[in-house]
Amino acid sequence: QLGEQGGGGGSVDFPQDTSGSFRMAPPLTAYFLEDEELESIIIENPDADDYPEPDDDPEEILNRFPRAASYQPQYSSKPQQSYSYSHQNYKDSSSSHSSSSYYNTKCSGPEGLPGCCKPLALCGQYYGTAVHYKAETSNYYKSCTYGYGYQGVCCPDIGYSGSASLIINYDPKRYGGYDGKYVNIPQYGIKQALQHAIAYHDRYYRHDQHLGRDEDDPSYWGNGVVQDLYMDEVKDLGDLGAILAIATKYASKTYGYKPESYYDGGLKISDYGHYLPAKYREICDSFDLKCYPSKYRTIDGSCNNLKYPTVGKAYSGMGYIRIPRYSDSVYQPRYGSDHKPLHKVRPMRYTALPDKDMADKSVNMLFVTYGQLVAHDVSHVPFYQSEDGKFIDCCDGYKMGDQEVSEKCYAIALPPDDGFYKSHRRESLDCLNFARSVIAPNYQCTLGYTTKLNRQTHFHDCSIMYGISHNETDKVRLKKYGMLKFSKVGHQQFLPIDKDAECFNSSSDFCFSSGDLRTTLQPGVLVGQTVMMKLHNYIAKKLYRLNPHWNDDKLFYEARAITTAIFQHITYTEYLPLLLGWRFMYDYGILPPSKGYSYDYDPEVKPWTFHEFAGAAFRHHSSIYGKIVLADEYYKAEKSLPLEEYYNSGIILKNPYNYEKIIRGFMIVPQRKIDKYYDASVSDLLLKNNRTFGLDLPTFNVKRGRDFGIGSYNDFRELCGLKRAYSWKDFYDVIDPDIVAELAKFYRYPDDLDLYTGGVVERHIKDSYIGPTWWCIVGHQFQTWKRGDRFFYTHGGMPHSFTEAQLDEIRKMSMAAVLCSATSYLKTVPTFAFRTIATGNPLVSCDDYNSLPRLSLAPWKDY
Ligand code: HEM
Ligand SMILES: [Ca+2]
Repeated sequence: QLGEQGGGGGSVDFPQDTSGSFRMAPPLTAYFLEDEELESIIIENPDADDYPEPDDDPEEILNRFPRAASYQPQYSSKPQQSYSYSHQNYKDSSSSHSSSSYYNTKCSGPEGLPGCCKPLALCGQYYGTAVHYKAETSNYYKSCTYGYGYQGVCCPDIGYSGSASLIINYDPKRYGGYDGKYVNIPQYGIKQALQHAIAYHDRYYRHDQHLGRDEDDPSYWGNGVVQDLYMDEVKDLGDLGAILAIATKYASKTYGYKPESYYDGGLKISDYGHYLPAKYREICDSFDLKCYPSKYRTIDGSCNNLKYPTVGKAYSGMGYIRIPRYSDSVYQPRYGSDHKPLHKVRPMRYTALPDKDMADKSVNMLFVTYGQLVAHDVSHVPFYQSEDGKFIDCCDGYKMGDQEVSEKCYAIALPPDDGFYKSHRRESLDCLNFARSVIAPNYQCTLGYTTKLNRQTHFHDCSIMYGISHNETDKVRLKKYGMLKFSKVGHQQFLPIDKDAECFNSSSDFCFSSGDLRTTLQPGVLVGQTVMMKLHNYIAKKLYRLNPHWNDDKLFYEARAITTAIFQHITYTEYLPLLLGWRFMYDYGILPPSKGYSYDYDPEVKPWTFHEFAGAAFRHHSSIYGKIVLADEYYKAEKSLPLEEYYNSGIILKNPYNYEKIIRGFMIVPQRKIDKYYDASVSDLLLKNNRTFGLDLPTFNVKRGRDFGIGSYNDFRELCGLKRAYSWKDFYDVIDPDIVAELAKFYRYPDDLDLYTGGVVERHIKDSYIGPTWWCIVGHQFQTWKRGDRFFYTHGGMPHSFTEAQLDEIRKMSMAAVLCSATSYLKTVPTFAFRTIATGNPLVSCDDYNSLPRLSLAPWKDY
């Protein structure tokens, strides 16, 4: 039993309250919210007018702070906010101990691991992980002293600077009948294939299905609501992708060309470009990028890998871990092993993957939300829309069992007895709209199986904050002091208020924008994006004070590099050790070194996002809890709001104090277990807002996996070291028999089981929150991004590498430290912000710079 009592009271020294504006939090009596408590908090649908705060009219706020244009930063020597610690004082003291020797006292850690003495907060990769998260772990800490006699813990040195083998070693010749032989197609054959493709595409692919249907009808708005945009870049790329797909099909029928051979590089189209209309030819030509040496990442992610400069770029195709399983080898959704369409998803979702919550008490909703931000940073796959930029209507004229009404469609059939939609007076509803994802020309513009377009930069580079093109970056930058734009809501600095931003809930004009189009998808993302922007500005301001002679560009790009490094550091030393377990990360060289550099950059590793990751293994939607809990400064829950009312809206921040309240709420609400149970807010009520029902995300996930053509669960079991299953019983090794029995009702063959469906029901790996197959794919993906991202923060020996002193400062940051730096009213945080509060995870004061260090920028001073 993870005791009722815990709290940091005993182990943390709370500083005395001096400002008078805040009382310090007393020791906690409970450190996470039990289910009953959660349910008992009044669920209020807040009427914003109830809030006593002065700025309650958005119109007024908009007028007063138009896009932050009137803002003038003040750099007085006084701390900016009277209730917060003086950064000036800290800067002085920290620069004196910024040398790496500060944490250099050697000690012998638990399990006989050698280590160095550090504050607990800097040892998340070890003490923050599941192994040590028990109430009694406080006794487990080996205390020691560091610096000028401060008490710390012996933090084992488990980082890794060498290079281990990749988790998945895939040899296509062993699978899928691919023999690696090329088939030569004569010149006129290519001409024929392309001409056929262009004609076919004009006739069928561009068929416009938008018939102006009722926007409130789920058979129309469907998944399209998620992204009400279809910029020209996507349209032309998507058309070219489709044309190349059709040409590939033609060439394989006529000349025996093997679409699979694209895995080793394919038939280059740019050599035959004169058969293509000019605009497509130009796209292919633009793939021959010229790269220039630079200290910083490019904004659009190009030229990260100098040998394959388009890999990982925004608007480029993703990679496949394994050759895809399109039913036609090129682009049609996966079929069953009997070459017939797979079973309908919605009936299975409703019985095999029902809504029911199970708490996973040691990690919290901040952990879940952080995962979503990482997901957004590395993937955003647009769906096809109609020529006039509206959702295509895949349900119009759709009959169960019939062909899709358009090649862009992959409609979701509703069974006649659907437990949810039929009970909501939608008897006639038999179809949910679902459009296919946009095909990208692959990174070499060749024939071959299709890859799907990712409009984000594939790297973990904070592109959701900075945008993916110079145009977008210009929009988010303040163009002063290297800072990003912000607006003021009450005393808070939030993201720019932007009426034109992607807020789909038209009743809400309280809308924010950032470098990503999904900023307001749900309040967690909005708050997370705000934290990121504020951290950037915190860094930029400090840099400016240190180097006032730097111009805005220099300040911006340096602050961007530092901020990105901090988030990579948090992902690899706090988030992933929890998600995956540190031991396995260590074995595969995914844990970055805790001192010095890593030297495992490998230009042969293509650092792209994999379809299998974005389309299945990282869709941790089962971990979502469907209430947004607001917690006061004592971490006491005040109220809880239904998530389904807050999609695509920024209204929750109309009361500016909700910013900290949401963050605190996230930290006390446990994540839901990643299993077959979902919260109704994402299964039947996704994007509901003021309608009476919503959409079904788990069903989207299964459909999306088939749309991506990703291999089946069985394929990845095999690649991940489990045995390929030949009978349903063979799944018992990692899936409970009763679940296997349920799944067997819906799939004709074990081989057909979707990667999403199989992965989500696996028993979890020890010390991890996911099962072995997803573990392997997620691990492989993050390994790829460490090994293959030339700008990964710990990589040494390159012209852009941080100095060792700079790296040591970046390593002082933790999620808890970021939260303290990016909020105004957060007085205390749990040491490990992704875990619920416990004796082993005490609250620390944001003012306590020894227990919760923050980076000093002294090593960036330009003398
Ligand atoms: C309330 C929270 C969330 C909502 C409402 C949400 C909603 C969605 C939606 C609507 C999609 C597009 C589905 C499709 O048609 O393919 C999506 C995709 C995705 N989600 Fe979530 N999600 C949430 C949380 C998360 C979390 C916690 C994670 C991971 C830890 C995650 C990972 C992903 C990934 C990897 C994709 C694919 C992105 C792409 O390739 O475009 N999501 N999500
Ligand atoms: Ca990115």
